[in-house]
Amino acid sequence: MENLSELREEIDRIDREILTLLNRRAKIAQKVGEIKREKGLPFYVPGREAKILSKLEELNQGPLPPESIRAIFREVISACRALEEPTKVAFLGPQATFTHLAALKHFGTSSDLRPKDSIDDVFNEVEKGRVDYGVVPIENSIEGIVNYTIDMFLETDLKISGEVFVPVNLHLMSKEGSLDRIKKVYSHRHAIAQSRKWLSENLPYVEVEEVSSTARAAEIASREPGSAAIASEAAALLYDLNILAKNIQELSKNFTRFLIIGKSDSEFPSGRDKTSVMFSTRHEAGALFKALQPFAVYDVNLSKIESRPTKKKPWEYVFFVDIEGHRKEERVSKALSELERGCSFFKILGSYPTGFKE
Ligand SMILES: O=C(O)C(=O)C[C@]1(C(=O)O)C=C[C@@H](O)C=C1
Repeated sequence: MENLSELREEIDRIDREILTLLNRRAKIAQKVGEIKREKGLPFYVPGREAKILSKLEELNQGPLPPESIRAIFREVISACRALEEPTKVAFLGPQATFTHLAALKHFGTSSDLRPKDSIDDVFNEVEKGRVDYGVVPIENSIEGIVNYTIDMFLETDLKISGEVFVPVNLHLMSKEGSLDRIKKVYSHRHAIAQSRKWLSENLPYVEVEEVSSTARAAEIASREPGSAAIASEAAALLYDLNILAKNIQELSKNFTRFLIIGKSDSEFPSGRDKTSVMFSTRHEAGALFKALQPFAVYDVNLSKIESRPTKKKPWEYVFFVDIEGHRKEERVSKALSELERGCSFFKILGSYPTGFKE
């Protein structure tokens, strides 16, 4: 058997090699950054980043699992991008919300992440150019769509340049050391709904109060004796709370999907893309059926359809559709042109790399 100190020396040698290589990579990224600055090109290129990650995943022989490879290289790219120009990102705050986790997962820790009080504020910051991108929740696998976000696309011209899935693992946390000391529980409406069964079995007589976010609940629990919050592990760390019960949500596979919004979408296909569009049909029989027919004709898979009132005329709707593929792929572009011809209103919200569910 090999000896422990020899193995550690070997690790030290490898780390030095990795360090040299990382800095070589960073210097090249700086040169790329200079060219981009000269030509006025965007520093953040989501399609290129997604392609790098999927290529590495393909090459990976293990034992590191693909999700570790993605997490490591996301950070490497984030650090290189920050040397070119730190990416400014507004997210629905406060710190330690699931949206904050989504922003970190997508842009990495070397980005300039700024918490905002509302979804409205996030859209505003991006529109006014005070940040480069925004991160907002769009749907939860149990609770469904976030209407507020979807409606914002009716009011602004912002585009979607990415999506992120974050697993929602909810924990009960408190300054107290045991469940029998808990008199009140705080959390966000969705988190309470998802933990209802656990609460009725374990804390049936305890008062439950809704607050604006899971992170805000954790902040309250950090200063109110006898209280607890349902929130993420990141919130427990930030507010120094004890986790009294782990994974109290009803389904173990619960994800929230977030969108990355910006002034443009992800222009270059990554090979694993999605496109979001919104449209209204004319008021006639079979209009929606006819509108969607081009997707079947050109073999474009529709992954989601959602309808929302236009808020202009009662009973008039706008449809939000997600399809597989990039708008620059021929069959997608043909299907979209045909859809547009049959619509009274049509807008491409953007093409972007498909997010990973992990
Ligand atoms: O290829 C580029 O355009 C780069 O700027 C390099 C790099 C990277 O580190 O790989 C960094 C930022 C971009 O979003 C994409 C990739």
